Amino acid sequence: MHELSLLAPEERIEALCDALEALGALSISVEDADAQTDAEQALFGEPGLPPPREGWQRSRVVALFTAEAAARDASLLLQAQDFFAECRVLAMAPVPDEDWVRLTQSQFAPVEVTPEFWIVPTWHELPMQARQSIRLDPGLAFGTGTHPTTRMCLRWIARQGGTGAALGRVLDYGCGSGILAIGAAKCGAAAVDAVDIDPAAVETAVRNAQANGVPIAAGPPERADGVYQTVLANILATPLKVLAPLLCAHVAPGGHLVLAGILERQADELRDAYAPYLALGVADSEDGWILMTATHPGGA
Ligand SMILES: C[S@@+](CC[C@H](N)C(=O)[O-])C[C@H]1O[C@@H](n2cnc3c(N)ncnc32)[C@H](O)[C@@H]1O
Repeated sequence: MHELSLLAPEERIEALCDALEALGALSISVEDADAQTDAEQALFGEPGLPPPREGWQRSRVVALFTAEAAARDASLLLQAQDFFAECRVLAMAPVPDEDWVRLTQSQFAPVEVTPEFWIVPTWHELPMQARQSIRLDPGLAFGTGTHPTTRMCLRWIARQGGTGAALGRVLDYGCGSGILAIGAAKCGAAAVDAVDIDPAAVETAVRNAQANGVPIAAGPPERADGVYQTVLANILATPLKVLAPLLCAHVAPGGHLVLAGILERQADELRDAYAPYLALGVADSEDGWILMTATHPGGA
């Protein structure tokens, strides 16, 4: 493998990436050329929404080619194009052969939810103190337990399950890998429905549930049916606001709504969006993310 690194202004990134793809690049990444310096620029966007910008004012574009000759040809061809005028070749270098599977695996260690409840990749031994665990391999679907939003939901599930207060029938709305659904099933849920708009996530959730030996019923969002004692949704603030009436309608009298994917500064807008249905409060926080929960006022 050979890597070609280029410097490009924001307005040239799209043309450059299109050209690199046409020239056979296996992968292309765009980074802030000023990362880790005083000139570094923050660029935030929510998944599902168009990116706020194509890239940074000074972007480093790195393309991977199968061989040195392909990288060199691409470099020469690009330099002959008009749009390349404000761009520059930074470097061309071989990429050392690595055991990528091992390297990827080494980045995923067991994750502690509570001292007794762990998420453990299948290639790892269970930690001695783990009395309860979710065995999970990182796949394409979100939800390996390494993100604070997932961990906060699992902590809530473990706490709720541990108090003897029944999780009851559970809905995991936006299940990703199925990690919350599996956690709920392991913490005593009576039955678990897991839904996601992404069919690949649904497939992954089914596989992960089987691997953990717990029954969950997974499918598209229309599969959510009736009311649940516990409704979990770790998505993001914008879709959570849109989903407010739908999610609240699924909460049984006396039941719980648990929302994650919300930044601290978004607490008020979420509270306002849910106020017509349920009163949300902040129940947990980690690394700038918050967990918001509400209890349905009905029931015993
Ligand atoms: C941040 S991931 C959470 C995954 C997992 N539940 C967890 O806690 O780690 C959000 C998931 O919600 C799904 N999603 C996003 N918008 C949705 C919607 N409107 N309805 C259902 N699922 C949605 C995404 O496909 C994604 O798998």
